[in-house]
Amino acid sequence: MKINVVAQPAFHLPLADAQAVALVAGEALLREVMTWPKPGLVSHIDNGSHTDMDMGIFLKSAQAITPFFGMLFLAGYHRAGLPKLRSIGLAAEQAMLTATGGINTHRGAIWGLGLLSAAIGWRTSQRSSASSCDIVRSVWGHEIRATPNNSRSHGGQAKQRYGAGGAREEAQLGFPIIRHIGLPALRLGRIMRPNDEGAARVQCCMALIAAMEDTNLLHRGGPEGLIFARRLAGEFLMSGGIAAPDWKIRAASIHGRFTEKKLSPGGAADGLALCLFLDRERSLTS
Ligand SMILES: CC(C)(COP(=O)(O)OP(=O)(O)OC[C@H]1O[C@@H](n2cnc3c(N)ncnc32)[C@H](O)[C@@H]1O)[C@@H](O)C(=O)NCCC(=O)NCCS
Ligand SMILES: Nc1ncnc2c1ncn2[C@@H]1O[C@H](COP(=O)(O)OP(=O)(O)OP(=O)(O)O)[C@@H](O)[C@H]1O
Repeated sequence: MKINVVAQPAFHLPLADAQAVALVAGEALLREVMTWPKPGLVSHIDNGSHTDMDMGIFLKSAQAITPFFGMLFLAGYHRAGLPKLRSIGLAAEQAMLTATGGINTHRGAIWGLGLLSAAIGWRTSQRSSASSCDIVRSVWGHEIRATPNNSRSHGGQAKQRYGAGGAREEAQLGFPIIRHIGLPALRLGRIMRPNDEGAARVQCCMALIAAMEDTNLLHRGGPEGLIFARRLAGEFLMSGGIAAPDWKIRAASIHGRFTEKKLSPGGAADGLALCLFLDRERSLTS
């Protein structure tokens, strides 16, 4: 049988856009880990509260998962439902675990950056002007809400024990803390210290810690750990944040206090990467 190729519907693959989104997501992950001092978190300077990971592992992990953000963009472009996004997200998690020898470096980041990449794909094909955060809420929010809680994950256990919404709730609501707290803090930080992008990223990270119900903090330190972390980050911001002349000494001291207590605000670290991604999203597609 002869196929009339011209009569076949074209299957459009916007590969250049997918590549651009993947690169911006990958860069956001690199900038996040290259930020110091982030309380209790891994960076190029030290490993904070972590004994099982260092920056080298984060770099390997970021490299392994970056292509998946392009795939998620394409899935969103073709209006995939959550089950399809989930299968790509789980494949990305598997690539992360292979690259790190089984260590969870970027599960939360795959989730947040993955949904936002899919949303930018959806926006491109639908010629929508909505923000990627609103698209995640309106297109996949119901499906996210209907997904059963994972009682084996640390976040799932924090939800069961303390009722914390965690990464899933943040996504289903359209990332309110990222949009309304993290991103403005990053941009204010740039005004406070125009020549110090690293300082602006610390300001953003502290604002996220002060505002979030971070399930990593709940898992490692219980409600006391979460309250302690939010208080210290809040005090840092209330006494001038990075505008204060001694901001770096104070942030490093907070980093030390988190490390002594083995607290790690992984949700805020992921949130910083999401803010860095959203900060550049308008340069991608609209
Ligand atoms: C929803 C996810 C993050 C699992 O969440 P859960 O709370 O059950 O597990 P876990 O403790 O392993 O991971 C939570 C991650 O979220 C981050 N986090 C913690 N608290 C918060 C918060 N308040 N807000 C945002 N992120 C947070 C942490 O860094 C942590 O890494 C996700 O891994 C998942 O379900 N993946 C399945 C694949 C999928 O559906 N993908 C879809 C598109 S990529
Ligand atoms: N720079 C960073 N330093 C530490 N954690 C980070 C960083 N960036 C992101 N994270 C997030 O923190 C999570 C890892 O934190 P943690 O090791 O506490 O989680 P866990 O694997 O659930 O638990 P545990 O190691 O306590 O058994 C990762 O899922 C990742 O999303």
